[in-house]
Amino acid sequence: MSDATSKIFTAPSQLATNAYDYIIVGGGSAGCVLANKLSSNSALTVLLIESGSNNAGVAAAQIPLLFSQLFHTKNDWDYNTTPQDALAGRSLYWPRGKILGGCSSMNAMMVTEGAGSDYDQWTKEGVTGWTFSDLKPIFRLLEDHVPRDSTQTPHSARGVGGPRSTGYGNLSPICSAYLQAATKVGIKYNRDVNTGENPLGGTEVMTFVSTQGASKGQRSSSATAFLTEDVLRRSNLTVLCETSVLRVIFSESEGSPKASGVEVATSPDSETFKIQAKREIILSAGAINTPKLLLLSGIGPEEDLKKVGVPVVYNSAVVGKNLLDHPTTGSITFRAKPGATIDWHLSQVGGQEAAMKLWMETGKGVFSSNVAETTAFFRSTDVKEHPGMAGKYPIIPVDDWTSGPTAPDVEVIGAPTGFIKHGSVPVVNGFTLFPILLAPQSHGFVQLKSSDPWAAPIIDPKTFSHPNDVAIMTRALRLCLRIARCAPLVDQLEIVTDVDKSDFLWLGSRDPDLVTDAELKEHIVNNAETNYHPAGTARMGTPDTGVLDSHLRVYGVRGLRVCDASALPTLPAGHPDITVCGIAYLQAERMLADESY
Ligand SMILES: Cc1cc2nc3c(=O)[nH]c(=O)nc-3n(C[C@H](O)[C@H](O)[C@H](O)COP(=O)(O)OP(=O)(O)OC[C@H]3O[C@@H](n4cnc5c(N)ncnc54)[C@H](O)[C@@H]3O)c2cc1C
Repeated sequence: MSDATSKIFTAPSQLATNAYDYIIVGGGSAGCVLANKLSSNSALTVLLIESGSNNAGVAAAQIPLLFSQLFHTKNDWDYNTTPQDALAGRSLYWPRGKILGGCSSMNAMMVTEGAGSDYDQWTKEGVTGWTFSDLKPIFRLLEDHVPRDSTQTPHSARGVGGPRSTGYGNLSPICSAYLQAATKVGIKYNRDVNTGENPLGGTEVMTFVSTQGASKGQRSSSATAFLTEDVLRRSNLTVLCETSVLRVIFSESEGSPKASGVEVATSPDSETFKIQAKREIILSAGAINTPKLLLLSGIGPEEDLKKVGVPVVYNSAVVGKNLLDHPTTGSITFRAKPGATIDWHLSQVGGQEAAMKLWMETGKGVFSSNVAETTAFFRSTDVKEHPGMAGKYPIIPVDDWTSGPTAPDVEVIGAPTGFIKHGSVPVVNGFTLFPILLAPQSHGFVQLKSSDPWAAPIIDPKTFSHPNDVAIMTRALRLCLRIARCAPLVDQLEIVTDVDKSDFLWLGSRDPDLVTDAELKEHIVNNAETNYHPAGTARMGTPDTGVLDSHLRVYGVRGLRVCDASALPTLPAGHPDITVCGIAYLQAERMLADESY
């Protein structure tokens, strides 16, 4: 263990003091950024508390291809939703990172900023200071970009020298074939969807995978980027892992209640400790655990708090409401021709060993794959020319809920492997199309089940409960079936025709002209899952609509902020890691520049 990582403590009894200027709760995407930035001022003492373990040495958090091996392990909160009415009563598995780096240590490493209008629309809701022009320069500061080659965006248009590596990892030929096939149904190729101006089109996925230096081929998470050895050596920064914050403590004083400390413990049976915050507490525990902590601390809808016997500190009607997510319809799986996919290569004798050797020596090859190697962003309203059965199934009408004319409402990942039920179903030689809804109207909630801080909360996302969400994805599914029948992708697939509905190849086997809308909807009901982007549960807004003001301060109390995916009023049309990190970075800059901010 190096000097720096030995500074990561694993029990509150090991701490030298029990008072810090800032206490950050949760060392995930946002928490690691905040810890880095705030402790860059040596006059401030900062404590970062994380429930999970140190990320160092966790292979599945390091090797891109293996991210789903973290699911259902001790590094996963392993949440489940309530039975979903619109999905035949199925409960959905919701993985969440419980490890330094949080979800950025377990995610699929896709870098997508969404459309500029996704951020700009927040101003209409009374949220100021978070437009795309505020955040775009921060996104560039965060990244250290390495283009794949001269056909990719030049260095100058992206960020260079920032803490988080962005670049292009493994690209399987079958995924390139997918992007070419997508152009045949009108989805243009876009070499860089991360400019804010034009996020539409098919593209090789930019990833948070390092492509140079000693860490080449490895995941670049918020922990590896922001809690480097140099940062961990700072005497004013303390990182406490394997310790959970149970609630925020408020002091009785004049005016509104003041958040003065946190109660922590390492397990349900262990002793509890109180740690004092001299300035502020910042909750960065993620979109499920942040509202849970607010509720456990007495901030939330009065009626809900009373039901579970939590004394009310501030009656805030919106805490835990507005649970947003980007759901997927579930995979469309195809059988590929031998040799075309990652799982075929790994299934060959000696295949795994050879691939691992390549990855260790060069950082390249299939172990550097983030699975989601290519993707296509489009607007369902642009899909006008593909009715089913020569017009018998006309294009379903949909409402446009996007933030503006360049914002997509659908994304379809093309992956060179099977990815069924979160990667838990073994597939040999599978190719996956993975459709994701980016502008969902179905909103749910997070609520306490009991006042026990160790109990999982109630998570009810109401996935696909809004008919427009189903209509958009029914269109998207038919389009996916068409793409799969276009060259050159179709040449790499073995499309079967006679499989049973219970077979995972069934939907892919259906002819886009003959499959009925009812069958497409049935696929959604039986296969929809989360695409892992919960947000909005402690959203910024006005005192009526939000939990937080535009400075991320919790309404009704003092000394308490929230900075993580919960704070987003709506989800940008992409994958939220970079957005969350950008918000944390800018928030910390503002706090460092102005003490009264
Ligand atoms: C499987 C998966 C794939 C994804 N793929 C992508 C992708 O490819 N690209 C992308 O941009 N986004 C992706 N996401 C989403 C993205 O990673 C998250 O939106 C983002 O990381 C959320 O950041 P956060 O800071 O809000 O929360 P998190 O990163 O979840 O951090 C919260 C941290 O708080 C800790 N914590 C919680 N409760 C407590 C407590 N009581 N006390 C102490 N610590 C606590 C947690 O253990 C965790 O470390 C994915 C997510 C998952 C799960």
